Amino acid sequence: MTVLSPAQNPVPETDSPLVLALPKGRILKAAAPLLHTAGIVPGPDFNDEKSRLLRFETNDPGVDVVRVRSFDVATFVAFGGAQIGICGADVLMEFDYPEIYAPLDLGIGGCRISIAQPRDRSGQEDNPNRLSQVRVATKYPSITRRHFAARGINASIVHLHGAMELAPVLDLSHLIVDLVDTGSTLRANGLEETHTIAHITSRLIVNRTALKTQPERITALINRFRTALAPAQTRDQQS
Ligand SMILES: Nc1ncnc2c1ncn2[C@@H]1O[C@H](COP(=O)(O)OP(=O)(O)OP(=O)(O)O)[C@@H](O)[C@H]1O
Ligand SMILES: O=P(O)(O)OC[C@H]1O[C@H](OP(=O)(O)OP(=O)(O)O)[C@H](O)[C@@H]1O
Repeated sequence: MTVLSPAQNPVPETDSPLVLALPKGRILKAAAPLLHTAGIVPGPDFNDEKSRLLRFETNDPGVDVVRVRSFDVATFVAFGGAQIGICGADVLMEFDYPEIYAPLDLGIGGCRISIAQPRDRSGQEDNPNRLSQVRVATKYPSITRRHFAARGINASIVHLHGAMELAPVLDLSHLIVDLVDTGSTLRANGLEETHTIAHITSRLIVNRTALKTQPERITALINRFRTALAPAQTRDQQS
């Protein structure tokens, strides 16, 4: 199997609408007011849950939106299929695509990526903090490997796509690396957070090649988001 890298993909056309990749799920809900303030209004099908369409025109003939899985936003932008997107910093850290430039922190989707372990392990002999080799369940294999390798620990990864909190309870792993916000999912499943790897928010991201080939159009779109953010950031600074 050949896995293509973004650098092998053709340079995008310059006369077609820009494609903005939006993640399904919680970030899309949080981003909706921002999109509205930035003057991007997708067509009526966008909010129709029964619609099978994935690409939508907007009120701006120069911008279409596509709705993809949150993990795939970075890949669509890195390959240049979408020139701009909205994506969690967790996803950017995981893929670490050199083709992506992230000019704006949108201040939404706040959470942290953390290590957690069963609450009752801290005083035990199999306390994962004392092991030189740990098994870690996560949907972030690269972040996890990098984190432990930097500390001289060889982490074996159990790659899951959800319900990570079950893994230590059912003996798939010693630890998990996952997103934590309120901590209620950890608590409900008998786990405790032992280390924060990074604080996460969502970012506006752009394809670097597209920014070079279409600087006016892309910079104008980035500036619409920057302006849309300005009142919220001014409010935050005043409170
Ligand atoms: N509990 C949370 N609180 C705040 N932000 C979160 C939380 N969980 C995830 N996020 C942010 O939202 C992004 C998308 O998470 P979400 O749970 O909507 O999708 P997902 O379950 O990862 O995606 P998919 O359904 O495609 O697998 C994450 O990449 C992260 O940046
Ligand atoms: O600290 P909390 O506020 O409890 O939030 C953390 C939970 O949120 C995310 O899961 P999500 O709800 O997205 O479900 P999924 O990833 O398992 O689909 C994350 O994977 C945690 O399970």
